[in-house]
Amino acid sequence: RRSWAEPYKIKMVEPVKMTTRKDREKAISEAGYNTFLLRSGDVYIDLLTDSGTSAMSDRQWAGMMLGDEAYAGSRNYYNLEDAVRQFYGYKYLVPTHQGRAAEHLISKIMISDGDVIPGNMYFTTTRLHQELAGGTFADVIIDEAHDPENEHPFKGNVDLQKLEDLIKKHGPDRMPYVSIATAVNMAGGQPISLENLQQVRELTAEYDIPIIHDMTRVAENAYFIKKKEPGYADKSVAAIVRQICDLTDGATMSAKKDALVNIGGFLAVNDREVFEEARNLVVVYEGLHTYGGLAGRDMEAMALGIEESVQEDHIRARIGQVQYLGDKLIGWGIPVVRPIGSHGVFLDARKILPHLSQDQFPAQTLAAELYLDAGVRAMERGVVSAGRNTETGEHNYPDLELVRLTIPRRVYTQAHMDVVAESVAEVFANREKISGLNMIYEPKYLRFFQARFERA
Ligand SMILES: CC1=C(O)/C(=C\N=C(/Cc2ccccc2)C(=O)O)C(COP(=O)(O)O)=CN1
Repeated sequence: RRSWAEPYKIKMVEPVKMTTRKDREKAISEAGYNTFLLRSGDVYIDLLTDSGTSAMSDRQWAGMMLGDEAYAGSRNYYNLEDAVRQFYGYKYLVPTHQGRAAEHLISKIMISDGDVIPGNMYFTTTRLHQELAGGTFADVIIDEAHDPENEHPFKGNVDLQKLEDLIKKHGPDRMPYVSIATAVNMAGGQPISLENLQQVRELTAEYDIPIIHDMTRVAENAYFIKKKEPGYADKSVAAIVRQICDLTDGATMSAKKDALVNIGGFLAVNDREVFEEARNLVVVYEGLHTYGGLAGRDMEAMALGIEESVQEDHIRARIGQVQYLGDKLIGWGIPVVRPIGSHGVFLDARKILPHLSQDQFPAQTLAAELYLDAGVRAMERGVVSAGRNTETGEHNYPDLELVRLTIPRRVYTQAHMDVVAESVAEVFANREKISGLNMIYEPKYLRFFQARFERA
């Protein structure tokens, strides 16, 4: 098998600083051992998130010069509407500044006090907006998704029995929609199969319950279907993306991921009434309905990013780079979530630091130690991210206590991946010496963004 390289060449570079261990000790303690509070200038390889951090193409940058900054009716809005209709098939578009804004609108419109919203594992902003609208999230993902070592190829699948039991327990009237995420982020970027999505569609259709699709990483999910689901090897990623979307009634999108922009998102629905209410609400919270908090140039870049996101060479290289890092760590016996997911490699902090209880924040600790070793920034995806139970006030203790090495699209080279792998291996070799953290500041909402810690 011959080697292959990225399907692009670099036209512009952004120099990054190599820091010293001493610099990093100072930086991480000033950041309260929270990688979100580090300055990017103190980070060498930034794997905090794939959100908004991807490199745009020359066509997208050219598109930025075509921004029609009219207040109303911008050309770029109509180009974006065309792209959403062509590639995703949804009828009506409401642009928003990013994904959580779309989650805010759809939750406000479709959720009433006491409703239950089933979904394939929680996502932090999605669940919060469901709760703020008076709803309660209910996890219906298959049990395998909560086991980091289980090699189920489609861990994003819905457990149809769990879903049906919930429908029977609460009744369809208390279920405004089922929330289906493609390439489930908190499970480790794990795809849902088309077969399972079709079964979810059949079940919900019996009770006339709509499906709202969190399509933030839909192209990556489509790639896994093409590679792993029988019968799709000869289908294009673009065709599989359409097939996924056509099984749902609407979608929230953070275009900052798959759609390759630094800011942008949208709500797209097929129901005229939901659209009219969203179009009305968007002017209250985001901006006029033809820009939704974005500049015209951002919408142009998003329309072009949507088109690029489903190109075979691009998505193969993108997933290939994540697999490359994952395979390297697996080869060195480092515990990671398997199968390797779509947008990053998830370190199993519970297995790497078994001597730390979740009350000592193992994932938070591991992310800080990784930064200290060589300036690689990762994200905590464990008990800190899981937040507190709204009833008991106790920590939610998730089975998955992970550190996410999230790979931005078209930014880093294979050499960067090698440096990251060696840094993880170095921390892993010294894991017994790692002690835990105490949380010394805890904000009310989405605490992981701003919480501060000190060494226990
Ligand atoms: C599946 C999915 C996402 O992954 C997503 C954002 N992800 C992010 C950004 C983030 C958000 C919250 C906590 C930590 C990091 C990621 O680092 O993974 C959003 C919100 O989109 P938004 O950030 O544009 O508002 C909706 N759905």
